Amino acid sequence: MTDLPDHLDLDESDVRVRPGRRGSRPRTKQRPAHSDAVDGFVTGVSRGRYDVLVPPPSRRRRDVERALERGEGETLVAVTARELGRGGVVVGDRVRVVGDLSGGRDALARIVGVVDRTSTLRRSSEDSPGGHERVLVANADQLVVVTALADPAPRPRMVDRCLVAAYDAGMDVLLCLTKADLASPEEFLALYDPLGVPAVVTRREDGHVVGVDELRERVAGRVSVLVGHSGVGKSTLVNALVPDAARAVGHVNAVTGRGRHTSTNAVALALPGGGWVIDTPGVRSFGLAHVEVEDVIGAFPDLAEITTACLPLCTHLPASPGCALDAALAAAPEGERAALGARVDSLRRLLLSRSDDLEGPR
Ligand SMILES: Nc1nc2c(ncn2[C@@H]2O[C@H](COP(=O)(O)OP(=O)(O)OP(=O)(O)O)[C@@H](O)[C@H]2O)c(=O)[nH]1
Repeated sequence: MTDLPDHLDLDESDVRVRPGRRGSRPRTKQRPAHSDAVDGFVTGVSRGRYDVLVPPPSRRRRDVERALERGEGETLVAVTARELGRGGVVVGDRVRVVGDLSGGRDALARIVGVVDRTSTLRRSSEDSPGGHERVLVANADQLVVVTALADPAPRPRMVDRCLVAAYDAGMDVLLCLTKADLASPEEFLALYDPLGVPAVVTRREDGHVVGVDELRERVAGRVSVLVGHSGVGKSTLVNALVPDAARAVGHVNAVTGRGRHTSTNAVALALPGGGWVIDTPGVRSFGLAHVEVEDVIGAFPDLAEITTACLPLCTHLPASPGCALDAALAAAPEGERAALGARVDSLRRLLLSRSDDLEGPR
């Protein structure tokens, strides 16, 4: 009689997960149980079912990265192995899947592992400061904050909060100011100039949206999360960037978000030239109670350097006694004081938007 190796009897219930801040990586008692697992990219999550893009069979061993970056392959429906827990897999996650990979109507694949994340965009639950937080999107490298210059009026406070969330996640930020045909962008741009945040300005002209080309260049080949209030023109931009987005997500119209306004489920849409935009229909801002002061200051290396001279518990806010930022301002040469002052003010504005959350429910 031939002795079969034990590992052939293993399945995903044998996966051992080691959780951690930077995601979880599956540990199997004996790895060969999932030697047939293929790499995938999570594009959507709904009621415990995950849309997972897997490369075409010919590219599952080689060239996987390129296929997933370009959105090539087939989107499967998958569930997660029990050990991965609830909420353990989010849009943007790189996963390993096994099971029925045929993609047929009733086919169900199974996610057995999550690859270490390069970034996690998180939000605290807004009614429990300092409490529960959850990951919204994994592995994104850019947060595109979409805000209208008029109709609806811009909300710097919301933009500030998005910036803090992005810095916490280690993501780049891009401001996208829409509806410049209704109001000038100058004032708003000046507000963010000291922070060095890049901005793209779009406007409607003769029925077309001008400025989308620059946005397209800035999202090309990257994984960008789009966030913005209802009515700012986010859908218009997503439509321009991903012309067949509605088709790609089937019967649910992820572009307009119609019928899913109360949902905060993110949806990843492949850009025609490579890269992804992740639309976040119900996400308008971020609970920031989980964010550490250092994570915000870390995004401003010049100011971070100055704050090394502060007392250990310095909040760096305006009334903070002996804050080295104030000393640096007082000592700054006349010609540099205004620019440094603007930058310090901007940083303090961001720190304030975070400390608001620590004080109690809003
Ligand atoms: N004047 C002007 N109107 C615009 C511009 N971009 C979009 N709009 C209009 O603004 C309105 C809202 O645009 P949407 O793209 O639906 O905005 P949204 O942010 O996706 O809003 P929801 O669908 O409610 O989430 C629509 O009537 C658009 O035609 C622009 O650049 N200028």
